[in-house]
Amino acid sequence: MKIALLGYGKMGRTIETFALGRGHEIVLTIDENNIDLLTPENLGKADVAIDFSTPGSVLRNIDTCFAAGTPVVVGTTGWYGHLQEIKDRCLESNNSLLYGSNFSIGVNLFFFANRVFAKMMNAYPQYDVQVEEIHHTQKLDSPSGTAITIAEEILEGLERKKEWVNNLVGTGEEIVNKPDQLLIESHRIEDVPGTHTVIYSSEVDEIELKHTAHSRAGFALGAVIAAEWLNGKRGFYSVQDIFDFNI
Ligand SMILES: NC(=O)C1=CN([C@@H]2O[C@H](COP(=O)(O)OP(=O)(O)OC[C@H]3O[C@@H](n4cnc5c(N)ncnc54)[C@H](OP(=O)(O)O)[C@@H]3O)[C@@H](O)[C@H]2O)C=CC1
Ligand SMILES: O=C(O)C1=N[C@H](C(=O)O)C[C@H](O)C1
Repeated sequence: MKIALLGYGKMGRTIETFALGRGHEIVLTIDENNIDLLTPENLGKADVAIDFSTPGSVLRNIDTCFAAGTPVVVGTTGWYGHLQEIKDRCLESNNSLLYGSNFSIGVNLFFFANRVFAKMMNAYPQYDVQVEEIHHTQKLDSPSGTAITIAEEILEGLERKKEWVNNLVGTGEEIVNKPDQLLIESHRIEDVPGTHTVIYSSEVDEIELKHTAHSRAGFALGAVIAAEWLNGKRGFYSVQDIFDFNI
């Protein structure tokens, strides 16, 4: 497969290594310094584009992929307020896009367990629940996209929580959440690739579901697998369409 990498930072470079290792070719790499190369004509040379760029650039990158008719895998987070609008445009123009807040198999297994747990916990009102995420200090968005997915799936399953709220710890602007609000606590610590925890606590005990990424390898391999899956398909997909964990 011929791949265009939109965003050539920590993730773009790791994805390149995995893509080459699986026999693919990188035909275009875009970062802030060569943005003039991001044209429909150049993108048309790729079978698929993979975007791990920034919340401020991802929408324009998606538009250019749509103009080129090039399927795009979007790993960038921090743009989900525009999800419905992008989905509509993708389907109207007969394009293809697959997005995911987290492409690692481990986190997708974690998502499944989180959905099951949230529903189970309707019967146990003595437990309160909280989400915690820890990432490196260069991260531009908070809460993390993964934490948003986790929180929204808890809201879908657990009737006593109505909306999520976020505290970026250390800003001095932390709020105290109401009982029907699901708190996502964000921490920024040097060099942490990504740790997510769901904590159910009662007066007598605590249950934690926790995923710790040891490196970016799982995200990068998952993104290449997603690009292989999307190649040749039309439509709007999420990473959860790739994994089938039904039990
Ligand atoms: N879904 C998932 O599994 C994962 C998602 N992510 C998400 O991926 C994104 C990237 O993360 P990461 O690689 O760590 O970030 P980096 O900051 O390391 O890399 C971002 C890259 O985007 C480039 N960039 C800036 N503006 C543009 C533009 N207009 N067009 C194309 N590229 C641009 C930067 O260029 P320059 O260096 O020149 O500034 C840089 O190369 C984040 O949103 C992060 O949350 C991260 C890990 C896993
Ligand atoms: O910015 C990161 O690094 C990561 N971002 C994603 C997110 O926002 O959830 C995924 C992963 O946790 C790493």
